[in-house]
Amino acid sequence: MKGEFMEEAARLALENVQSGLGGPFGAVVVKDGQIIARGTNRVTRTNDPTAHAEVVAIREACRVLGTFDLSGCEVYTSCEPCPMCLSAIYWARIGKIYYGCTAQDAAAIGFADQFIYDELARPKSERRLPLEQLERQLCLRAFEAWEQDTNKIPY
Ligand SMILES: Nc1nc2[nH]cnc2c(=O)[nH]1
Repeated sequence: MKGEFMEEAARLALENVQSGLGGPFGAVVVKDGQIIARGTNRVTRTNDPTAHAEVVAIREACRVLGTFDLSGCEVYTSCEPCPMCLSAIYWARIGKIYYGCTAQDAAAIGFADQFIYDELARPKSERRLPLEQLERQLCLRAFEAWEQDTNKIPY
């Protein structure tokens, strides 16, 4: 089973390159031993830098199941998730990740996956991307409103 799910992720990745639709990445979301969603990288095709294979598969799984909570699901991805996809997987509450290539393999063909992991491991002040805090009190108003909202849907 596991091997077959990874074979499908790898097949999607290769097909995506051969069809010229995007980067060499494919992913599937599995629930109860069945593939419920597939994703391939669509960054260049859709002008969406967040359209990584894993994010595309998560969006599709959420659409199919009608929920933002993918507890009980697993993801099989042809390459170790980048930090954005890893975060999306955490946010979706997916329980396990199976991956094929590593972030270093992706770096070797020009993708920034490992660079971003390295950035995040540095103190904020030493990162390539500057972060500057502004207007905390002003922005906290929305958080206070959220805390008091009795109709909110927590996630
Ligand atoms: N895992 C993964 N890494 C990437 N790096 C650039 N695009 C992707 C993608 O779609 N998936």
